[in-house]
Amino acid sequence: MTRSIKIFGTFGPTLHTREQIIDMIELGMNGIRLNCSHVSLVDAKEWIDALHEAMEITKKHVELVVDLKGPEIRVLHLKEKIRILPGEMIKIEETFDLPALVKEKIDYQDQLQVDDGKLLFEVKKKDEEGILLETIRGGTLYPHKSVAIEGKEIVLPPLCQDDIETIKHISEFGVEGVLMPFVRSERDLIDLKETLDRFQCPVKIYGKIESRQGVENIRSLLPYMDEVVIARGDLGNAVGLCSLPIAQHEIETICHKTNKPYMIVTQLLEMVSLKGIPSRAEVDDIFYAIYQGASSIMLTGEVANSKYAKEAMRILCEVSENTLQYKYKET
Ligand SMILES: Nc1ncnc2c1ncn2[C@@H]1O[C@H](COP(=O)(O)OP(=O)(O)O)[C@@H](O)[C@H]1O
Ligand SMILES: C=C(OP(=O)(O)O)C(=O)O
Repeated sequence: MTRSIKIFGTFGPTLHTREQIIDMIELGMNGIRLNCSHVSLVDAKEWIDALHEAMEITKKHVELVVDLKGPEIRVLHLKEKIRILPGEMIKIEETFDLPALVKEKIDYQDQLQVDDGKLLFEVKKKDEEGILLETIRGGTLYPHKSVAIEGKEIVLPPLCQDDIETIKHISEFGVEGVLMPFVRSERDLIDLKETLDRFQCPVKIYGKIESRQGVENIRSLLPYMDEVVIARGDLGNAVGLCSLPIAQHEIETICHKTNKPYMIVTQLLEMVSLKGIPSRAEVDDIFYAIYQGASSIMLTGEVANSKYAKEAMRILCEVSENTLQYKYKET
């Protein structure tokens, strides 16, 4: 049993300056993720320099991890956020675009989940003129958001060309871990390991479990990863929100039995982003995550893009500390 927990933040518009990073380190953040779906490692050089300066000033170490693009499917050709209202009709390639394979696979009446299902569209027409969607659940759509077709699996190679570029620069930027998105089979992780070895990058491998296949194959995947990431955003899309707690519990149980470290991520403190205070359910979620044995926990949008970024980290660190003190006083 570990008596400490790794607390990760995510780089983004509200977490990248030296001062912002120092604030987070002082609150207790000891890991940070760069999501390469939004920015390349090379383009994030200033942010990473700021991280190294912050470590130097605070004399504290922060583990830098990169989250690869992997086979994840995202919204294309959207430069700025847009507001989409329920009932609004959207023509693909006009308002935004989708990867070719998604356009090929999507059919009449399919449900298209965007941004982990925050926005939902139904296909009303697909013909030689294009694809027409009706907005079922509207909201603000930001660039590069995740896309999934309910009930359909779209198979892409595990690493894209941008991922190879990222891996080439890992050593030069002091990256210590790589998050592999949408791990489905051992082959995905073997490919990643071979690529890391080819560029002599002895980094930790974090496998993100965020598909049905990932959950089904979890036992055979474990030997190929150092830590499991229970990526509840996309996993919630894949298994359905009402089954997400069961999927999380299944993964946790296997990790406990095999002594495999695991991280819990996504919407830990979503209400803090919206209102500045957490819900009771959120602080409970963090307590149980840590009490039951998560080795790491990660904030995403709550710190990457929120006016309450510091508050979110403060709450996460305080609940974590309280939980660890309680847990080890008991034993
Ligand atoms: N490098 C970045 N540049 C701009 N915005 C970012 C960056 N990284 C993250 N964000 C923003 O922070 C939020 C949460 O980050 P993350 O969880 O990594 O993304 P996502 O939910 O799209 O997978 C998103 O709103 C995203 O737009
Ligand atoms: C952390 C997750 O991945 P991403 O930020 O790439 O959507 C997730 O799906 O929970």
